Amino acid sequence: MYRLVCVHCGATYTPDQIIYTCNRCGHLLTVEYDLDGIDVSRDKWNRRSLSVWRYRELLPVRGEPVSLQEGGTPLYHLKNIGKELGLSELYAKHEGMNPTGSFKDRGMTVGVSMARELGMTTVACASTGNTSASLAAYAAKGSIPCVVLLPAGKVALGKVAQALMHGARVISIRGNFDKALEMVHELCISQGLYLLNSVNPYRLEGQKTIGFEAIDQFGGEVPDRMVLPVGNAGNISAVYKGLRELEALGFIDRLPMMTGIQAAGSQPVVRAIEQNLEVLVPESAPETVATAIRIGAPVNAEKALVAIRETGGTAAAVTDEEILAMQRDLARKEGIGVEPASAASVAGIRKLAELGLIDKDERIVCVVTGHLLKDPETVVRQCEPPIEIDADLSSLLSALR
Ligand SMILES: Cc1ncc(COP(=O)(O)O)c(C=O)c1O
Ligand SMILES: N[C@@H](CCOP(=O)(O)O)C(=O)O
Repeated sequence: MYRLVCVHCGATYTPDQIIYTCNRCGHLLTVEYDLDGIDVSRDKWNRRSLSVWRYRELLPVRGEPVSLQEGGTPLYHLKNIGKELGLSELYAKHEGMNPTGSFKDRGMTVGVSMARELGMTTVACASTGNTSASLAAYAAKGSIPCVVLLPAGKVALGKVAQALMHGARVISIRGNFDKALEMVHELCISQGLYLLNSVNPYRLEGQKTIGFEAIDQFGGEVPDRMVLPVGNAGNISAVYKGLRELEALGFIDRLPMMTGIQAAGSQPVVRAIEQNLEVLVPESAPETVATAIRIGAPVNAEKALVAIRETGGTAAAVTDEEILAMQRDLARKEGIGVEPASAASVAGIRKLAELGLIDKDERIVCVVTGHLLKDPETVVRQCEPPIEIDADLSSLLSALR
Protein backbone atom coordinates (compact mmCIF):
# COMPACT_ATOMS: atom_id res chain seq x y z
CA MET A 1 0.00 0.00 0.00
CA TYR A 2 2.92 2.40 0.66
CA ARG A 3 6.70 2.55 0.74
CA LEU A 4 9.43 4.91 1.90
CA VAL A 5 11.15 6.91 -0.83
CA CYS A 6 14.20 9.18 -0.67
CA VAL A 7 13.19 12.74 -1.62
CA HIS A 8 16.57 13.26 -3.27
CA CYS A 9 17.66 10.13 -5.16
CA GLY A 10 14.39 8.17 -5.22
CA ALA A 11 15.82 5.05 -3.51
CA THR A 12 12.99 3.02 -1.98
CA TYR A 13 12.63 1.20 1.33
CA THR A 14 9.99 -1.11 2.74
CA PRO A 15 7.62 0.32 5.37
CA ASP A 16 8.93 -1.90 8.16
CA GLN A 17 12.50 -0.57 7.93
CA ILE A 18 13.57 1.60 10.87
CA ILE A 19 15.23 4.28 8.79
CA TYR A 20 15.17 8.08 8.79
CA THR A 21 17.64 9.01 6.05
CA CYS A 22 18.55 7.38 2.76
CA ASN A 23 21.32 4.77 2.97
CA ARG A 24 22.48 5.81 -0.48
CA CYS A 25 22.60 9.64 -0.30
CA GLY A 26 21.74 10.60 3.30
CA HIS A 27 18.68 12.72 2.43
CA LEU A 28 15.26 12.47 4.05
CA LEU A 29 12.54 9.97 3.22
CA THR A 30 8.87 10.37 2.49
CA VAL A 31 5.88 8.02 2.50
CA GLU A 32 4.59 7.21 -0.98
CA TYR A 33 1.15 5.59 -1.31
CA ASP A 34 -0.19 3.55 -4.16
CA LEU A 35 -3.00 6.08 -4.66
CA ASP A 36 -4.71 3.98 -7.35
CA GLY A 37 -5.09 1.14 -4.89
CA ILE A 38 -6.65 3.23 -2.11
CA ASP A 39 -10.38 3.00 -1.54
CA VAL A 40 -11.17 6.60 -0.63
CA SER A 41 -13.72 9.24 -1.52
CA ARG A 42 -14.73 12.70 -0.32
CA ASP A 43 -18.14 11.31 0.68
CA LYS A 44 -16.56 8.68 2.88
CA TRP A 45 -14.45 11.33 4.63
CA ASN A 46 -17.40 13.71 4.99
CA ARG A 47 -19.33 11.10 6.95
CA ARG A 48 -16.62 11.15 9.66
CA SER A 49 -16.02 13.93 12.18
CA LEU A 50 -13.21 16.38 11.54
CA SER A 51 -10.03 14.88 13.00
CA VAL A 52 -6.69 13.41 11.96
CA TRP A 53 -8.28 9.95 11.65
CA ARG A 54 -11.01 11.12 9.28
CA TYR A 55 -8.27 10.74 6.64
CA ARG A 56 -7.06 7.32 7.77
CA GLU A 57 -6.81 5.90 4.23
CA LEU A 58 -3.97 8.37 3.60
CA LEU A 59 -2.14 7.52 6.81
CA PRO A 60 0.31 4.66 7.34
CA VAL A 61 -1.18 3.19 10.56
CA ARG A 62 -3.06 -0.06 10.07
CA GLY A 63 -4.17 -1.00 13.61
CA GLU A 64 -5.93 0.94 16.37
CA PRO A 65 -4.09 4.27 16.76
CA VAL A 66 -2.68 5.75 19.95
CA SER A 67 -5.02 8.73 20.02
CA LEU A 68 -5.95 11.60 22.33
CA GLN A 69 -8.52 12.94 19.84
CA GLU A 70 -6.26 15.25 17.87
CA GLY A 71 -7.19 17.52 14.99
CA GLY A 72 -10.61 18.99 14.28
CA THR A 73 -9.19 22.39 15.24
CA PRO A 74 -11.16 25.62 14.74
CA LEU A 75 -10.74 27.84 11.71
CA TYR A 76 -11.38 31.41 12.80
CA HIS A 77 -12.20 34.31 10.51
CA LEU A 78 -9.87 37.15 11.59
CA LYS A 79 -12.40 39.90 10.90
CA ASN A 80 -10.80 42.68 12.91
CA ILE A 81 -7.16 42.19 11.98
CA GLY A 82 -8.24 41.40 8.41
CA LYS A 83 -10.17 44.69 8.24
CA GLU A 84 -7.15 46.67 9.39
CA LEU A 85 -5.05 45.04 6.68
CA GLY A 86 -7.69 45.25 3.97
CA LEU A 87 -7.86 41.45 3.85
CA SER A 88 -11.48 40.32 4.01
CA GLU A 89 -10.65 36.62 3.78
CA LEU A 90 -8.04 36.18 6.49
CA TYR A 91 -8.35 33.06 8.67
CA ALA A 92 -6.41 31.38 11.46
CA LYS A 93 -6.40 27.62 11.96
CA HIS A 94 -5.80 27.27 15.68
CA GLU A 95 -3.56 24.26 16.20
CA GLY A 96 -3.14 25.29 19.83
CA MET A 97 -6.53 23.63 20.37
CA ASN A 98 -5.03 20.16 20.03
CA PRO A 99 -4.78 17.91 23.14
CA THR A 100 -1.34 19.12 24.27
CA GLY A 101 -1.72 22.57 22.74
CA SER A 102 0.16 22.31 19.47
CA PHE A 103 0.07 20.79 15.97
CA LYS A 104 2.66 18.22 17.04
CA ASP A 105 -0.18 16.04 18.33
CA ARG A 106 -1.26 15.34 14.76
CA GLY A 107 2.21 13.97 14.09
CA MET A 108 2.59 12.11 17.35
CA THR A 109 -0.67 10.18 17.14
CA VAL A 110 0.68 8.70 13.92
CA GLY A 111 4.33 8.49 15.00
CA VAL A 112 3.68 6.76 18.33
CA SER A 113 1.15 4.42 16.69
CA MET A 114 3.83 3.45 14.17
CA ALA A 115 6.40 3.00 16.96
CA ARG A 116 4.05 0.44 18.46
CA GLU A 117 3.31 -1.28 15.16
CA LEU A 118 7.04 -1.49 14.44
CA GLY A 119 7.68 -3.05 17.85
CA MET A 120 9.82 -0.18 19.16
CA THR A 121 10.20 -0.11 22.93
CA THR A 122 11.38 3.46 23.64
CA VAL A 123 10.69 6.72 21.80
CA ALA A 124 12.86 9.84 21.76
CA CYS A 125 13.15 13.37 20.39
CA ALA A 126 15.03 16.64 20.65
CA SER A 127 12.81 19.63 21.13
CA THR A 128 12.37 23.35 21.49
CA GLY A 129 9.43 22.29 23.67
CA ASN A 130 6.26 21.32 21.82
CA THR A 131 7.56 18.14 20.24
CA SER A 132 8.66 16.92 23.68
CA ALA A 133 5.35 17.86 25.35
CA SER A 134 3.41 16.04 22.67
CA LEU A 135 5.66 12.99 22.49
CA ALA A 136 5.60 12.64 26.27
CA ALA A 137 1.79 12.65 26.30
CA TYR A 138 1.37 10.17 23.44
CA ALA A 139 4.09 7.91 24.83
CA ALA A 140 2.20 7.91 28.14
CA LYS A 141 -1.03 7.05 26.34
CA GLY A 142 0.74 4.27 24.42
CA SER A 143 2.63 3.04 27.52
CA ILE A 144 6.03 3.47 25.85
CA PRO A 145 9.02 4.98 27.72
CA CYS A 146 10.14 8.33 26.35
CA VAL A 147 13.40 10.32 26.36
CA VAL A 148 13.55 14.01 25.41
CA LEU A 149 16.55 16.31 24.91
CA LEU A 150 16.02 20.05 25.40
CA PRO A 151 18.32 23.04 24.85
CA ALA A 152 19.00 24.17 28.43
CA GLY A 153 17.32 27.45 29.39
CA LYS A 154 15.65 27.92 26.00
CA VAL A 155 12.36 26.06 26.39
CA ALA A 156 9.15 27.80 27.47
CA LEU A 157 7.91 26.88 30.94
CA GLY A 158 4.59 25.30 29.96
CA LYS A 159 6.27 22.90 27.56
CA VAL A 160 8.88 21.67 30.07
CA ALA A 161 6.07 21.25 32.61
CA GLN A 162 4.16 19.05 30.18
CA ALA A 163 7.10 16.80 29.33
CA LEU A 164 7.91 16.34 33.03
CA MET A 165 4.33 15.70 34.12
CA HIS A 166 3.68 13.16 31.35
CA GLY A 167 6.63 11.19 32.66
CA ALA A 168 9.31 11.65 30.00
CA ARG A 169 12.97 11.30 30.91
CA VAL A 170 13.93 14.96 30.36
CA ILE A 171 17.57 15.83 29.65
CA SER A 172 18.73 19.45 29.20
CA ILE A 173 21.84 19.87 27.10
CA ARG A 174 24.21 22.82 27.13
CA GLY A 175 23.77 23.53 23.45
CA ASN A 176 21.06 24.62 21.04
CA PHE A 177 18.23 22.62 19.43
CA ASP A 178 20.27 21.78 16.32
CA LYS A 179 22.92 20.13 18.49
CA ALA A 180 20.26 18.31 20.54
CA LEU A 181 18.75 16.89 17.35
CA GLU A 182 22.12 15.68 16.14
CA MET A 183 22.70 13.97 19.49
CA VAL A 184 19.31 12.30 19.74
CA HIS A 185 19.61 11.05 16.16
CA GLU A 186 22.91 9.39 17.05
CA LEU A 187 21.42 7.99 20.25
CA CYS A 188 18.48 6.47 18.40
CA ILE A 189 20.63 4.87 15.70
CA SER A 190 23.18 3.47 18.14
CA GLN A 191 20.79 2.38 20.92
CA GLY A 192 17.69 1.37 18.97
CA LEU A 193 15.32 4.06 20.28
CA TYR A 194 12.61 5.27 17.90
CA LEU A 195 13.25 8.84 16.74
CA LEU A 196 10.13 10.98 16.56
CA ASN A 197 11.38 14.30 15.33
CA SER A 198 10.27 15.46 11.92
CA VAL A 199 13.01 13.42 10.24
CA ASN A 200 10.59 10.57 10.87
CA PRO A 201 8.53 10.32 7.68
CA TYR A 202 5.56 8.70 9.44
CA ARG A 203 5.19 11.53 11.96
CA LEU A 204 4.84 14.09 9.18
CA GLU A 205 1.97 12.09 7.71
CA GLY A 206 -0.21 13.11 10.63
CA GLN A 207 0.68 16.79 10.22
CA LYS A 208 -0.46 16.90 6.59
CA THR A 209 -4.06 16.67 7.84
CA ILE A 210 -3.94 20.39 8.74
CA GLY A 211 -4.30 21.14 5.03
CA PHE A 212 -7.00 18.50 4.52
CA GLU A 213 -9.07 19.96 7.34
CA ALA A 214 -8.68 23.56 6.18
CA ILE A 215 -10.04 22.62 2.76
CA ASP A 216 -12.90 20.65 4.27
CA GLN A 217 -13.73 23.61 6.51
CA PHE A 218 -14.15 25.70 3.33
CA GLY A 219 -16.52 23.08 1.92
CA GLY A 220 -13.87 21.62 -0.39
CA GLU A 221 -12.51 24.93 -1.68
CA VAL A 222 -8.76 25.48 -1.74
CA PRO A 223 -7.55 28.67 -0.03
CA ASP A 224 -5.26 30.87 -2.13
CA ARG A 225 -2.48 30.90 0.43
CA MET A 226 -1.43 28.89 3.48
CA VAL A 227 0.99 30.57 5.85
CA LEU A 228 3.06 28.65 8.39
CA PRO A 229 5.76 29.59 10.87
CA VAL A 230 8.91 27.71 9.92
CA GLY A 231 11.43 26.20 12.33
CA ASN A 232 12.61 22.72 11.43
CA ALA A 233 10.41 23.09 8.31
CA GLY A 234 8.54 19.81 8.75
CA ASN A 235 5.05 21.25 8.99
CA ILE A 236 5.07 23.29 5.79
CA SER A 237 6.55 20.27 3.97
CA ALA A 238 3.91 17.94 5.40
CA VAL A 239 0.98 20.18 4.49
CA TYR A 240 2.29 20.54 0.94
CA LYS A 241 2.79 16.79 0.56
CA GLY A 242 -0.77 16.11 1.68
CA LEU A 243 -2.20 18.65 -0.73
CA ARG A 244 -0.23 17.10 -3.59
CA GLU A 245 -1.89 13.79 -2.71
CA LEU A 246 -5.36 15.38 -2.78
CA GLU A 247 -4.50 16.81 -6.18
CA ALA A 248 -3.30 13.42 -7.46
CA LEU A 249 -6.57 11.87 -6.24
CA GLY A 250 -8.49 14.54 -8.16
CA PHE A 251 -10.05 15.97 -4.97
CA ILE A 252 -8.59 19.44 -5.65
CA ASP A 253 -7.37 21.07 -8.83
CA ARG A 254 -4.87 23.61 -7.52
CA LEU A 255 -2.62 24.20 -4.53
CA PRO A 256 -2.42 27.19 -2.19
CA MET A 257 0.71 29.32 -2.33
CA MET A 258 2.73 27.87 0.53
CA THR A 259 4.22 30.72 2.53
CA GLY A 260 6.82 30.27 5.26
CA ILE A 261 7.51 32.82 7.99
CA GLN A 262 10.63 32.84 10.14
CA ALA A 263 11.97 35.05 12.90
CA ALA A 264 14.49 37.67 11.77
CA GLY A 265 17.14 36.17 14.08
CA SER A 266 16.67 32.70 12.65
CA GLN A 267 15.82 32.83 8.95
CA PRO A 268 17.85 30.36 6.85
CA VAL A 269 14.82 29.35 4.75
CA VAL A 270 13.96 32.97 3.97
CA ARG A 271 17.52 33.59 2.83
CA ALA A 272 17.49 30.48 0.64
CA ILE A 273 14.28 31.67 -1.05
CA GLU A 274 15.42 35.28 -1.41
CA GLN A 275 18.82 34.29 -2.80
CA ASN A 276 17.42 31.41 -4.85
CA LEU A 277 19.83 28.94 -3.23
CA GLU A 278 19.63 25.24 -4.09
CA VAL A 279 20.99 24.26 -0.69
CA LEU A 280 20.25 26.15 2.49
CA VAL A 281 23.04 27.78 4.50
CA PRO A 282 22.53 27.04 8.22
CA GLU A 283 22.70 29.76 10.87
CA SER A 284 25.09 28.90 13.69
CA ALA A 285 23.59 31.14 16.39
CA PRO A 286 19.83 31.50 15.83
CA GLU A 287 18.05 33.77 18.31
CA THR A 288 14.44 34.85 18.78
CA VAL A 289 11.80 35.31 21.46
CA ALA A 290 9.80 32.70 19.53
CA THR A 291 11.84 29.83 21.00
CA ALA A 292 9.80 27.20 19.12
CA ILE A 293 11.36 28.37 15.84
CA ARG A 294 14.83 29.10 17.15
CA ILE A 295 16.38 26.65 14.69
CA GLY A 296 19.41 27.40 12.52
CA ALA A 297 19.67 24.20 10.47
CA PRO A 298 16.15 23.07 9.55
CA VAL A 299 16.37 19.40 8.65
CA ASN A 300 13.39 19.52 6.28
CA ALA A 301 14.72 22.48 4.30
CA GLU A 302 14.99 20.52 1.05
CA LYS A 303 11.30 19.55 1.22
CA ALA A 304 10.20 23.02 2.33
CA LEU A 305 11.99 24.83 -0.49
CA VAL A 306 10.17 22.60 -2.98
CA ALA A 307 6.83 23.33 -1.27
CA ILE A 308 7.34 27.09 -1.47
CA ARG A 309 8.78 27.17 -5.00
CA GLU A 310 6.42 24.67 -6.61
CA THR A 311 3.34 26.57 -5.42
CA GLY A 312 4.55 30.09 -6.25
CA GLY A 313 4.64 30.86 -2.54
CA THR A 314 7.13 32.96 -0.67
CA ALA A 315 9.04 33.29 2.61
CA ALA A 316 9.46 36.31 4.85
CA ALA A 317 11.05 37.19 8.16
CA VAL A 318 9.50 39.13 11.03
CA THR A 319 11.21 40.77 13.97
CA ASP A 320 10.58 39.77 17.56
CA GLU A 321 8.72 43.08 18.06
CA GLU A 322 6.43 42.28 15.11
CA ILE A 323 5.81 38.78 16.47
CA LEU A 324 4.91 40.02 19.94
CA ALA A 325 2.73 42.84 18.59
CA MET A 326 0.74 40.26 16.62
CA GLN A 327 0.54 37.94 19.62
CA ARG A 328 -1.13 40.83 21.51
CA ASP A 329 -3.39 41.74 18.57
CA LEU A 330 -4.62 38.18 18.16
CA ALA A 331 -5.35 38.01 21.88
CA ARG A 332 -6.99 41.42 22.21
CA LYS A 333 -8.67 41.96 18.85
CA GLU A 334 -9.69 38.39 18.01
CA GLY A 335 -9.75 36.56 21.36
CA ILE A 336 -7.22 34.05 20.09
CA GLY A 337 -4.38 33.06 22.42
CA VAL A 338 -1.23 31.79 20.76
CA GLU A 339 2.43 31.43 21.60
CA PRO A 340 4.98 33.74 19.90
CA ALA A 341 6.05 31.33 17.11
CA SER A 342 2.42 30.96 16.10
CA ALA A 343 1.86 34.70 15.93
CA ALA A 344 4.72 34.79 13.41
CA SER A 345 2.49 33.45 10.63
CA VAL A 346 -0.04 36.28 11.00
CA ALA A 347 2.72 38.85 11.60
CA GLY A 348 4.24 37.67 8.32
CA ILE A 349 0.98 38.27 6.49
CA ARG A 350 0.72 41.73 8.02
CA LYS A 351 4.19 42.46 6.68
CA LEU A 352 3.51 41.06 3.20
CA ALA A 353 0.21 42.98 3.01
CA GLU A 354 1.80 46.25 4.12
CA LEU A 355 4.56 45.83 1.55
CA GLY A 356 1.93 45.22 -1.13
CA LEU A 357 3.32 41.76 -1.85
CA ILE A 358 0.03 39.90 -1.70
CA ASP A 359 -3.28 40.33 -3.45
CA LYS A 360 -5.86 41.74 -1.02
CA ASP A 361 -8.59 39.46 -2.40
CA GLU A 362 -6.74 36.29 -1.48
CA ARG A 363 -8.32 33.79 0.87
CA ILE A 364 -5.51 33.23 3.39
CA VAL A 365 -5.17 30.58 6.08
CA CYS A 366 -2.53 31.29 8.72
CA VAL A 367 -1.69 28.24 10.76
CA VAL A 368 -1.28 29.32 14.38
CA THR A 369 0.64 26.43 15.78
CA GLY A 370 0.65 26.54 19.58
CA HIS A 371 -1.39 27.81 22.52
CA LEU A 372 -0.82 31.01 24.51
CA LEU A 373 -0.34 29.06 27.77
CA LYS A 374 2.72 27.28 26.41
CA ASP A 375 4.87 30.30 27.18
CA PRO A 376 3.35 32.19 30.13
CA GLU A 377 6.59 34.00 30.95
CA THR A 378 6.66 35.84 27.61
CA VAL A 379 3.01 36.76 28.11
CA VAL A 380 3.50 38.14 31.60
CA ARG A 381 6.55 40.15 30.51
CA GLN A 382 4.37 42.02 27.99
CA CYS A 383 1.43 42.79 30.26
CA GLU A 384 0.81 45.15 33.17
CA PRO A 385 0.72 43.13 36.41
CA PRO A 386 -2.63 42.84 38.25
CA ILE A 387 -3.38 45.73 40.63
CA GLU A 388 -3.49 44.52 44.23
CA ILE A 389 -5.95 46.34 46.49
CA ASP A 390 -7.55 46.07 49.91
CA ALA A 391 -10.68 43.93 49.93
CA ASP A 392 -13.27 46.73 50.04
CA LEU A 393 -15.49 48.44 47.47
CA SER A 394 -13.97 51.91 47.73
CA SER A 395 -10.49 50.53 46.97
CA LEU A 396 -11.99 48.68 44.02
CA LEU A 397 -13.68 51.83 42.72
CA SER A 398 -10.54 53.89 43.00
CA ALA A 399 -8.51 51.20 41.26
CA LEU A 400 -11.00 51.20 38.39
CA ARG A 401 -11.03 54.98 38.06
C1 LIG B 1 4.56 26.44 18.06
C2 LIG B 1 5.43 26.06 16.91
N1 LIG B 1 5.27 26.74 15.77
C3 LIG B 1 6.02 26.44 14.69
C4 LIG B 1 7.00 25.47 14.74
C5 LIG B 1 7.78 25.22 13.51
O1 LIG B 1 7.35 24.07 12.84
P1 LIG B 1 8.35 23.30 11.92
O2 LIG B 1 9.51 22.92 12.78
O3 LIG B 1 7.59 22.12 11.45
O4 LIG B 1 8.75 24.23 10.85
C6 LIG B 1 7.20 24.75 15.92
C7 LIG B 1 8.22 23.71 16.08
O5 LIG B 1 8.52 22.96 15.26
C8 LIG B 1 6.38 25.06 17.02
O6 LIG B 1 6.51 24.39 18.16
N1 LIG C 1 9.53 23.41 17.44
C1 LIG C 1 9.94 22.06 17.47
C2 LIG C 1 11.31 21.81 16.99
C3 LIG C 1 11.50 20.35 16.63
O1 LIG C 1 10.89 20.12 15.48
P1 LIG C 1 10.50 18.68 14.91
O2 LIG C 1 9.31 18.99 14.11
O3 LIG C 1 11.67 18.22 14.17
O4 LIG C 1 10.18 17.77 16.04
C4 LIG C 1 9.65 21.50 18.86
O5 LIG C 1 8.56 21.72 19.34
O6 LIG C 1 10.50 20.87 19.46
